[in-house]
Amino acid sequence: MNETIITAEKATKSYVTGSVTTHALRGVDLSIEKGSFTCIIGPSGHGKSTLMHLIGGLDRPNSGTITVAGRELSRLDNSSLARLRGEKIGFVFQFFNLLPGLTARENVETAMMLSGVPEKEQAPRALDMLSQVGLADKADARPNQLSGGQQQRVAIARALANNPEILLMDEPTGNLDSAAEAEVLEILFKLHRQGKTIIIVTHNSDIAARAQHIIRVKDGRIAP
Ligand SMILES: Nc1ncnc2c1ncn2[C@@H]1O[C@H](COP(=O)(O)OP(=O)(O)OP(=O)(O)O)[C@@H](O)[C@H]1O
Repeated sequence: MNETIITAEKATKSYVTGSVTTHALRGVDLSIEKGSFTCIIGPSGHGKSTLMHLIGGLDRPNSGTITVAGRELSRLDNSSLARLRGEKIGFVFQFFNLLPGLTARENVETAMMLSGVPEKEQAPRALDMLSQVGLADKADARPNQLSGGQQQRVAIARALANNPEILLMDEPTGNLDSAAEAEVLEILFKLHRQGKTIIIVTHNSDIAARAQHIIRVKDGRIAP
């Protein structure tokens, strides 16, 4: 039997804005196998990003439980949760979120600083990560000197910096043209072959068609 790396049980999340309460997740149960390639799909505004934030420990549910790598997140205080995130999960977002004043290598190093990698190991490791995404020759370029696809590959290198088991991505190709998207996808499939657990929130049906598992979110619930 395959090992489960993430579970959600009866997870709910509501947002209160003024007098309006939005029930973004209304009771979600799921499990994701270690080493699997999963897409989370569904209509806009139905709770996909909220689900990603909960299973990534970026936000907490109002009720229910989330377990990541054997740790139930509600039992962790904020600093333990941040440590678990830093060790186990690499995040990639639609808009890259690179620091504009830093080079590609320095952007990758920022993730290592937070997790206490010794300073002299940071640069060689960042270069290794950049070469894994085919950007060894762009280590000294700043984000505005890189194409969108290259910027996203730097963001993937940064997400890999602490060798996480899980890569959690929100529309990682949503801002890319089809050639850049294909390059990023090849990297993600390579990482999957290397054993990473890949979870992608996407509207892109081509990506979903290539996933091993699909989680469909509708009206704050998992659709059958
Ligand atoms: N921080 C927030 N404060 C208030 N409401 C929020 C917040 N984040 C999300 N919502 C609401 O929760 C619901 C679910 O949003 P969510 O971002 O999870 O949807 P989504 O499926 O990821 O949408 P999209 O595909 O458009 O990104 C929406 O009605 C949204 O407006």
